[in-house]
Amino acid sequence: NSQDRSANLPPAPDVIRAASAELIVSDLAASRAFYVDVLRLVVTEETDDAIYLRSFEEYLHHSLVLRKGPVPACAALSYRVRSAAELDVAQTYYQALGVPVRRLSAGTKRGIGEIVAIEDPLGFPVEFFYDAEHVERFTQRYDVHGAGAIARLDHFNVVTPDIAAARSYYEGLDFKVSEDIQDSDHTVYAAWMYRKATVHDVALTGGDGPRLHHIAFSTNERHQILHICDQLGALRQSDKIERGPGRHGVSNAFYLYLRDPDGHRIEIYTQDYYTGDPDNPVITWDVHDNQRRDWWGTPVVPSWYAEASPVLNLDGEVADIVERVESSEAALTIGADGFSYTRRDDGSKEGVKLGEQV
Ligand SMILES: O=C1C=CC(S(=O)(=O)O)=CC1(O)O
Ligand SMILES: [Fe+2]
Repeated sequence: NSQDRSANLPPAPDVIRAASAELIVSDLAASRAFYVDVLRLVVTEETDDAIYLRSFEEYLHHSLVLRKGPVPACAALSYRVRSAAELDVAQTYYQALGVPVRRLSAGTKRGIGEIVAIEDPLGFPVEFFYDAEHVERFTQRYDVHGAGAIARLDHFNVVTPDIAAARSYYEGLDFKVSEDIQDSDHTVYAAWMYRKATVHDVALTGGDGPRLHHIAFSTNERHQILHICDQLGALRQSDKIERGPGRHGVSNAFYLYLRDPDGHRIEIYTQDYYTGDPDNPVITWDVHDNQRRDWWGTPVVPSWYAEASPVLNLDGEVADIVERVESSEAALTIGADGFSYTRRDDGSKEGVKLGEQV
């Protein structure tokens, strides 16, 4: 089991937070129009083939790299570790795990120091870094924020076939579970895990993977999310809105899911909760509870379950997909009236609210 396995492993790196991501995009100008003109992320630096963006509270060089390439995909999910010394720990740990590991010298990625780049046991391209160029923190630059100000990168959501194995891997990195979704047979459909004291740095979504489900940025207030919706309406780009706005059951966050010009999913998210005490209670949701993914019972659109971005390996090739063996949440709850409930045992017609069409 994971205790036995971890007993024979060297120490794991001390991860502080999900810090940045790199997405391959087919049209840099179109992506720039979405992430800069609409979402108002700050351009730290840009070259002919890449744009380095940051959210307003970020003082490290970037929160997101958009890199021009032929196949839209996720090229890296980057975690910051607590010190430069943790890079040696990471290199030793992942070499012991027997996965591909590369040590990249400082400056290989603009604004970032040395990087330990791996293909993690779930098949994702993950980077660990500490040193990074400090740039102006725009926390109080209200002169440039705009009404939809995005404060920080909050989490990665990854699609992976075996949630129990993924949970065990992340527990090996001392991530804790805040919430999960199970059925009465204890099949796990999704789990949320954290290092920073919020609901998650990484969400594990059961499905064929490795694929990136989304990257989430947080705002400080709900009205900023509503402004982004109104702004997209005014730009006649409401088709960028895939799901929401709404209130999550899991995490309690107010949410909006957008699809960028290449179909990469971006969540804008606010008001989850503090998880920093050692005895933070885990919340387990029933996969048939119709308020688990939307607290108001609004249906989850099928594309939200079905679609996700491919990921690249360390050689820049698209990673092979492994099919999920256990049952699919979408198959259980989409269009399956009567299999979901709003009130579990009150004898009323157990089912979803009137008008559910999916
Ligand atoms: O960040 C998240 C928090 C909650 C949810 S859910 O749809 O409420 O399960 C999805 C999510 O993983 O994007
Ligand atoms: Fe999310």
